[in-house]
Formats: sequence, C-alpha cells, structure tokens
Amino acid sequence: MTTETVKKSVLVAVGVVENPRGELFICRRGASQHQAYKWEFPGGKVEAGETVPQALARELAEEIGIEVLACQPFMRIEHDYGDKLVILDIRKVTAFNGTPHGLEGQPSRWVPLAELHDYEFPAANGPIVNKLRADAES
Ligand SMILES: Nc1nc2c([nH]c(=O)n2[C@@H]2O[C@H](COP(=O)(O)OP(=O)(O)OP(=O)(O)O)[C@@H](O)[C@H]2O)c(=O)[nH]1
Ligand SMILES: [Mg+2]
Repeated sequence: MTTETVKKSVLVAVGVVENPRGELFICRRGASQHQAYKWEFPGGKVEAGETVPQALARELAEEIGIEVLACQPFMRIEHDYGDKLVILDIRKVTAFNGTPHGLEGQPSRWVPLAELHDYEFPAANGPIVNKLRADAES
C-alpha cells in the first residue's frame, strides 16, 4: 500500500490582453481568493466540458467585460503551491471587442511591459513575465 496522495490539479485559462501601445491588462486578486491581493492576468478555472479557449472567453467576459475574438497559445506552466497544483494555459488575446475593466470590483489597470516587475504576481507567473520581455526584445 502506498501512502502517497495524488494532489488535485486545476487547469486554468489565463489571458494576456495587450493594447496598441503595448500595455498589458492586469487585475488584482481579492481578499478571499487563493493568492490574495497578488496581481494577475485575468482568467479562471476551465470547467468540465469546456475547451481552454471557451473557458478563456467566458472568464474574460465575466471578469473584464470583453468579447474574445481570437487567441493563440503563449505558454503552459505547471506550478505546485503546496496547497494546490495549478496548470496555467496562457493564451495571447489577439483580437477582442470592448474595453477591459474590472467587472467584479477588482482593481485593474494597463501596465507597460517595462513596469510589470513593479507588481507582485503569484509565483507561477514568473516565466510569463520573462517570456513577454524576451519576445519584445527579439
Ligand atoms: N486568473 C489567474 N489565475 C492565476 C494566475 N496565476 C496563478 O497562479 N493563478 C492561479 O490559478 C488558480 C485559478 O484561478 P482563479 O482563482 O482566477 O479561478 P476562477 O476565476 O475560476 O475563480 P474562483 O475560484 O474565484 O471562481 C488560482 O489558484 C490562482 O492563484 C494568473 O495570472 N491569473
Ligand atoms: Mg479568475
């Protein structure tokens, strides 16, 4: 018999939304949420029967009021928070309708790429910020 337990993993659809000035839209997580008060890219858990793009479109409509018209895979990150194993499937939103704003009362803002490091993100997000910067330099 094994005493090992299999930790439940959560698949999360995350959207990188950029404006024509090259700024990125970020939100601050609420007091009652996992990783409370950290800044994040909007998104949420993929529900049963949903594809990642479907979940992304639903979450971005619910959280920031935009209609995602097109997205492309950006990167996938697995991160173990100890209490929770998350798999972030990050997509770049390449076309959308509407003006992003925090629909759930969460603080939100457009931030230039060079200023992203001034914001505290969940530990899983390090590689996202690094890749965005690397892509911008290449
Ligand atoms: N949306 C989002 N979630 C992230 C990011 N980075 C990161 O580690 N996560 C983690 O992904 C998990 C799920 O995201 P979520 O809490 O937004 O899920 P949700 O919108 O369905 O929320 P809910 O549980 O409040 O209904 C959380 O444990 C969160 O800490 C990020 O940049 N954006
Ligand atoms: Mg969410």
